[in-house]
Amino acid sequence: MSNANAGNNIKVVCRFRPQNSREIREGGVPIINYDENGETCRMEGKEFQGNFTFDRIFPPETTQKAVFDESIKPIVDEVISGYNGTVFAYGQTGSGKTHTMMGNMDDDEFKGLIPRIVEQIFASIIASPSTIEYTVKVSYMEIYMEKIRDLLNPQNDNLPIHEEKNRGVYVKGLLEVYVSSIQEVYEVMKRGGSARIVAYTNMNAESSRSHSIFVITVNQKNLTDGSVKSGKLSLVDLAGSEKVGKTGASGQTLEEAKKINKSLSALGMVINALTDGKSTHIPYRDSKLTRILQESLGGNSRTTLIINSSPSSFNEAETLSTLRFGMRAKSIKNKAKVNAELSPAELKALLKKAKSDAVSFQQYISALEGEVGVWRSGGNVPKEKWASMEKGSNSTAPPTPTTPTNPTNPAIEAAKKEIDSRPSTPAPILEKDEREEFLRRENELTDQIADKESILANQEKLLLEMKEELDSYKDQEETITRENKQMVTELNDLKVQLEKVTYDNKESDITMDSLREANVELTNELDSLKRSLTDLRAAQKEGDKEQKKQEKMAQILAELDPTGVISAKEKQIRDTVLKLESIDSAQENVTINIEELISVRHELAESKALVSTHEQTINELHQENEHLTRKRDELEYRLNSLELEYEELLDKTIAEEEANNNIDISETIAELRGKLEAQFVAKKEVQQKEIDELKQELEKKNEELHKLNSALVDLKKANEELQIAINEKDARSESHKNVAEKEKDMERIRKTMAQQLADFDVMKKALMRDLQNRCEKVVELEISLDETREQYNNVLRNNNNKAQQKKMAFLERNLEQLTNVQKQLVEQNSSLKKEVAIAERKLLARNERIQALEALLQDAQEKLTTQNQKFEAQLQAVRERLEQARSQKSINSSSAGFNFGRIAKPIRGGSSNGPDAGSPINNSQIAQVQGKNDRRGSWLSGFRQSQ
Ligand SMILES: Nc1ncnc2c1ncn2[C@@H]1O[C@H](COP(=O)(O)OP(=O)(O)OP(=O)(O)O)[C@@H](O)[C@H]1O
Repeated sequence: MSNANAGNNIKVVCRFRPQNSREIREGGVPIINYDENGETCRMEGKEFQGNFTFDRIFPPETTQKAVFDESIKPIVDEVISGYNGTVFAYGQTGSGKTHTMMGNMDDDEFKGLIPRIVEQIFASIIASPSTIEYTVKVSYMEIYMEKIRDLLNPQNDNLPIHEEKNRGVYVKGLLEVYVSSIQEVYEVMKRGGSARIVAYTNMNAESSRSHSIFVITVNQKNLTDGSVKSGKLSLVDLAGSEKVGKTGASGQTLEEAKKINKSLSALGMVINALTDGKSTHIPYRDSKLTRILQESLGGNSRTTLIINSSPSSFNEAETLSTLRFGMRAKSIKNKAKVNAELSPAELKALLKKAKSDAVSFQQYISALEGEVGVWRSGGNVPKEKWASMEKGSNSTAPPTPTTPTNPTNPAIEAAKKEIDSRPSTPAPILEKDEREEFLRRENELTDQIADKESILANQEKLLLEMKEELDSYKDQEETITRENKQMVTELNDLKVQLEKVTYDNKESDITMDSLREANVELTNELDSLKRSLTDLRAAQKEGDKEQKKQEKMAQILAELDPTGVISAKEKQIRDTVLKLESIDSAQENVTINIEELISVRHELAESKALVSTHEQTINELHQENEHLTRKRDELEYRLNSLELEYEELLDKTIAEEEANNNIDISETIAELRGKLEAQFVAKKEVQQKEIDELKQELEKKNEELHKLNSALVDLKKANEELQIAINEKDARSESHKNVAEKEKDMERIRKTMAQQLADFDVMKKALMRDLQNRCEKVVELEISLDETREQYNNVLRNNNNKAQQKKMAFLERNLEQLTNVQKQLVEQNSSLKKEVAIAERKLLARNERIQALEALLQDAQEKLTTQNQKFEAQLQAVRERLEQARSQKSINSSSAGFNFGRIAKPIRGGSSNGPDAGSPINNSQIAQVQGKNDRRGSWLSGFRQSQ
């Protein structure tokens, strides 16, 4: 292997993007001024003002093509020439790293550096002579949370870093895909890009949370001399170097940010150590990023660092730190060399040279040994005779010992250079074998660490899964317990409710019984009251009636015979009859004057006429009585109808009152009162009329009676006169001649008189009876009239006494309500009984459900325990299987995902044999790349618009 070492600084270019909408919104203004030379810019910030000089500065309006042409294009040629190359993009989040590196692959104008590099590589291959055969392979990885993840085989998410003497630092197990066309590379890039981890931050909606490294390795073989060269280009898109606060990162993103910052600060430390000129230790191993980029930083690589910045005052601090980082990196010196294997001719020449070198070394060694022998034997060798390489084998004198730190032998020099060409692991100076051994051991240990880390990650994952499962079980258990508790509570509630219902039921029973009793008592009381009322009324009526009747009778009788004329007359007549009888008994001593007899007869006739007149009067009275009876009947009938009307009216009023509780009672009362008063006045008028008529009749009767009385007085007078005449007749009786005849006549008269008297007596008795009856009837009529009046008064009173009426109505309503309450209670009781039955049934059902649930719970718990045990037992087996499956899957998927990638596809230089022979790489070809990469396209268009 030949080395073509050349010390060269890292090339640092700086690209500013335009201000984005957020910066404009926040009032940011551009604070960068660009020098015309394209290498210097001046920052006019609040905190800092000063110049920065880089290899190239790209202002915001610079196109993707310009950035490529002026900064990266040369590196591609170098890679084709067999150099290692690295392109970094560094900057705060949202500063345009991904835009610069990847851009929009499907857009000719906006595609980034990587697509252009790929095109350039293939273009260079096509342009090279056909004697050179190329193989191109690509790999794509990301470092996320200090773990290397293969983006082309994302299951491999913790790959170890190895270091070997010949290969240098590399990622073990990273999938390398052979590609033979731009399309294939694009496909790989898209595939890998879609697997990248991005997240939303305040600064960038699709912020790359990882450092991504896309590696293109170009191997070439010169078919004429058999020499081989290989160039490797690493394209690194770093994660944002921002302040956590500004990005708004939190949680997982915050943890990420810390780790990203760790890698970036390690990168800073490495750059510091490489550039301060004093550090003997370069801390490559402090992070995976610096370890992988070991050869790009101070090693065998042509390195270009693109620092992306914002020109806005809003991001002044970040821009300043980015620019300072770039300035420091600028002074790093790399020692790039061509990775070439010599052709056989070159090797033969080298062998020849090595052989001659070996001879001269042999001679030198023997000269040195001779000199050592002299020194050891206590001799002294003069300085001019000391053995040296220049003297070579010609020198006979013992060679002069040389210091190991200053070797002059070119072979040793070459060997040392080879080792030094790579940035060595910081360690005490070791023997070559020891170093190799250590590297080997380190690699083994790294593998083990990676394995352990993977196992740990798997275990953590499993643990997490198990925790989740456990949590879900716990949740289930909690839910079941909660349900159980709820059910128990419900059950208790139901029990309480049941007890309450039972208690209420009992209480209602008791209340019902008491109400029933009260009802019965009230009914009895009401009955007794009614009875007593009726009794009282009857008693009062009867008593009043009797009393009134008697009084009235006495009055009437007194009115009929106020002076006792009739009785006196009767008595007189009786006396006369008795006298006549006594005269009869005295027989012969009595002589009756005929004239006197005639007058007596005349008087008798008169008496008869009087009697007949009385009879007539009595008949008239009878008729009148009948008339009165009829009237009374009529009155009774009207009274009854009035009562009925009143009752109806009362009922109606109560009903109305009940129905319209809201109607003003006073109005109803007034209305009712008005009606009743009108009715009463009408009836009273009728009654009054009738009473007046009756009074008139009574007056008439009184007049008639008066007449009768006067007639009786006349009769009395006549009787007196008769008495006088009889007395006179007694005095003259002795002088009468025909006593016998007289006696006979007298006897006849006496008999007739007695007969007439008896008749009169009977008639009188009958008349008296009749009169008494009539009087009784009149009295009764009067009483009934009074009663009617009283009833009217009562009606009036009742009407007036609304309170009493209301009370009655209230009592009736109460009674009704009580009956209703009783009914309701009965209904309630029955419904309660039904509810109790339902509740009991529900309770039973719930009990059953609870029991079933408890059984289920127990089952579940038992199952959980057995499952846990089983799970523990199966865990190991599952892990093993998982591992197996993963490795199998990774093999399958890598072969399935990139069926074109596992086999090397040699590409010949020249247009006839190239990967896209006859189809130079052009835009239309690129446009054929499957699938549109719209990543950030929308932002981009918005961005362009905002510009
Ligand atoms: N020079 C530019 N011209 C036009 N648009 C740009 C430029 N640089 C960046 N952008 C736009 O700014 C947005 C953010 O850019 P980008 O994603 O490249 O930032 P980033 O540095 O990769 O961020 P992160 O570190 O979060 O991944 C993108 O939408 C991109 O299109």
